[in-house]
Amino acid sequence: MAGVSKLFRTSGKRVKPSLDLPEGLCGQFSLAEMKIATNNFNDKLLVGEGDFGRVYKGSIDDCTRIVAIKWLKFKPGQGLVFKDIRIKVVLLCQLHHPNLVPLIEYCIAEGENILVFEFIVKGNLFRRLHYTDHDDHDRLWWKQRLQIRIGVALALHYLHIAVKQTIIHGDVKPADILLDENWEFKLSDFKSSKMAIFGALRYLDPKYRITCGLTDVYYFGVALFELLSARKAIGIRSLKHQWPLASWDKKCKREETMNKTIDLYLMGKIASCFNIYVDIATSCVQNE
Ligand SMILES: Nc1ncnc2c1ncn2[C@@H]1O[C@H](COP(=O)(O)OP(=O)(O)OP(=O)(O)O)[C@@H](O)[C@H]1O
Repeated sequence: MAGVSKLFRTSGKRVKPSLDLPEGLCGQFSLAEMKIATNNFNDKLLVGEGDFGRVYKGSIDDCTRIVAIKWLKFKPGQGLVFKDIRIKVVLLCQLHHPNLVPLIEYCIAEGENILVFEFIVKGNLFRRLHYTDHDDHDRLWWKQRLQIRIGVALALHYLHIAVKQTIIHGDVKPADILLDENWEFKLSDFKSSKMAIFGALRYLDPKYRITCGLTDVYYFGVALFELLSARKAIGIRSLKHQWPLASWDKKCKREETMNKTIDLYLMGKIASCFNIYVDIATSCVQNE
């Protein structure tokens, strides 16, 4: 397991905010503090890497708090502008929902953009579904999968409806679904509208190209199928036989062979809600 670096606020003084945010909305770390927290962005503390940067495990507040430090790195063409990161920080720090990973502070300094989130200890759902060994202890029971499904739906409902500005998460996929020590799930950081189009293409709603609108609903449906089948969204057989998981499951549904698609570990263990689950997942990936 990656070690944790320590961050001590020696002066006790807060850094002058570089974003023009409403008073008291969100605090800011200096780059020096971030370097201490991550032992100078040490690879040993690297937790994961996405299209938009790297996530490190660090420690703040005299080593009393472990955090996930997301060091944003943008490739040419991804075009993050200052306004984007400001919008993102403003939105993130106003979100309060048990199924969303909370932003703690940010750091924008010397050309670097860093977001500091609560650290979610049990890792992401993608890893849990596809890379666990065959130890039953690590497997997700059906009830846990139902809870995850409900949690994702509640988090999306909150983002879509319950906050002032509707927020499209833009990348609802198992790698963004994190599990905490109580097996509760939290949806990680959304992509801002500018970033959303760079979300994982295999989860991208085909309608997007036509309507230029992203729908989290389609992503949610694909994630539900992945949760049910423990198969990756794109088949892992030869290229010739690859097809999107959602279409494949739609085909199975049509042919009433859905039970052949489920994770072998769940065989004989699904006590309730199977039909409703499949109906919801299928509705989410409808073309109309
Ligand atoms: N708050 C967190 N706590 C613990 N681990 C996290 C946290 N946030 C992210 N991670 C881990 O870091 C990995 C990389 O996260 P990140 O959000 O940068 O990329 P991604 O969503 O996996 O990929 P992409 O951004 O390309 O869609 C995640 O898969 C997750 O395992």
